[in-house]
Amino acid sequence: MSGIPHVLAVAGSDPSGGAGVQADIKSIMACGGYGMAALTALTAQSTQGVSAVHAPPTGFLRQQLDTLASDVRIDAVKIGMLGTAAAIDTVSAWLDALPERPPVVLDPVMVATSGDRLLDPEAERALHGLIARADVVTPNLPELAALVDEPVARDWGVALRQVRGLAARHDVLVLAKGGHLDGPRCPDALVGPDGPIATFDDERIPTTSTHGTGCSLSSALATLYARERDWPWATRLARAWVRRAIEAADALDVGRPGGHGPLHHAHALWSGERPPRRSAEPDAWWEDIAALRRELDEVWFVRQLADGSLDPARFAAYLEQDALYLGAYARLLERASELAPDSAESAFWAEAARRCVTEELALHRSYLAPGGADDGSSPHAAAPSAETAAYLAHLERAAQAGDHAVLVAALLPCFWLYQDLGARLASVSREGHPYAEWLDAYGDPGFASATAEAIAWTRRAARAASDDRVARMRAAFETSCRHELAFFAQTGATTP
Ligand SMILES: Nc1ncnc2c1ncn2[C@@H]1O[C@H](COP(=O)(O)OP(=O)(O)O)[C@@H](O)[C@H]1O
Ligand SMILES: Cc1ncc(COP(=O)(O)OP(=O)(O)O)c(N)n1
Repeated sequence: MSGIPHVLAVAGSDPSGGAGVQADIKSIMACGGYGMAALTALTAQSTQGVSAVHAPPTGFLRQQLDTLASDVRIDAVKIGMLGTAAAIDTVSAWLDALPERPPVVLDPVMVATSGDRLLDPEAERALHGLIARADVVTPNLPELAALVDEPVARDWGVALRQVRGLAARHDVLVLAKGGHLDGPRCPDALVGPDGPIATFDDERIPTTSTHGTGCSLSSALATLYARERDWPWATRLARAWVRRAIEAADALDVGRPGGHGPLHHAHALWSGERPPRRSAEPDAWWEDIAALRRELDEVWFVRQLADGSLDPARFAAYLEQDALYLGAYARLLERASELAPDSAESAFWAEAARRCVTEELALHRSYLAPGGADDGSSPHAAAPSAETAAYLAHLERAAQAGDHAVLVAALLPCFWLYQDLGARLASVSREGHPYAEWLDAYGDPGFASATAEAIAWTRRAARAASDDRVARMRAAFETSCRHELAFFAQTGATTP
């Protein structure tokens, strides 16, 4: 493959260019794909509404699809307006006949923003057969309600329940879209049979230029999935791109007042930006653990540490475990230093190991045994908890494998999560706070710059690594993040 995915839109025509295949082709191109289109229907349509629909014979639709597939590789399919049950069945049969089915995003178009019907009411049942052949379905709230045969959801909780029912019924991913909710927020969620796998929550953009948002989002999603091969990531990128296209819509002046104008599909292209891409490792891993980071903020221990109400005995228990952890962590940093590919990086990990013992362990000592010996030993002889032992075992395994890139990825969360959390905790530090010295240490600019350097070395390792090794780095990073969460949660497992 050339790197430019071939994306086919199977959809109707909107001569005003805001929705339908016109929006699909613009979106596919803007998101870095080569756009193709097989027409299911012609509409007479403007920003004010739809005045007529003409559906060509389904035999002709099938001929378009077969002719194309016999020549061109298809990397993803976006399906939009189908109009009739016969067109739905035609597309289903064509998908079944393909030797290998490409990823399919189905936008089950039923009614336009203007309120005009774009699918025969009796065809709604036939849609279920096509949904079962799709990878992701993107109904808006009225479409979702029709598909689950319930009233239109007016709050997000009801929408999520409906979406999960649809996902479970057909074993597909369903993108719940909040565009039709009232209120200042515009949430979306990618939901599978077991519940949400990615959630998004942004402010609603105050505009009437929302004609074709669903078409544009689903085409962007198909294109970005064909490139990134990851549904949550493709959804994140597609949503971000659509939002900016809505924000930029006022630069266009299409249609008379009172209608719904189009999005500005070329907003980024015309300012010279490249199509949306997933950020490079390890930044992408960091974005992937956003939910875990939010969970960390909610851990009972962290909240009480921040507000100063934490029982000193519990803090001491945490410090004992942390001291044990840091003693071992310092040795693993030394191992990273030995494995580093050059002297500059080697010096960084060696210095990090030294600081771990002389500064961080010394701070523990000052809390646990004020005035005690400063000989680098662990300040307390507690036994490691199950959580501490599990975390260290994971790091030891990474070190023993002798793969420098995987080891530094496993070591990184201890820098990054602490620095990130520490920056927030430092902002609540004040004179008289019982844990001020602790909070200040993790908000220390020196620790922030060491964290930035650890990220940079890991980034360099990831750039040089094969896909397989990057996957192992990512797994090591994520596992360490889960251990970090368990480590914090252990002291707060039972609330007083
Ligand atoms: N006013 C708005 N501000 C921000 N995002 C919006 C707005 N309207 C729609 N969206 C987003 O556009 C996408 C399409 O949503 P929606 O309008 O519900 O679908 P449809 O166009 O199929 O009716 C979703 O990601 C939704 O969150
Ligand atoms: C030809 C055609 N296809 C689909 C739609 C509906 O577009 P959608 O993106 O769902 O956006 P709204 O128009 O509902 O905002 C259409 N109008 N025409």
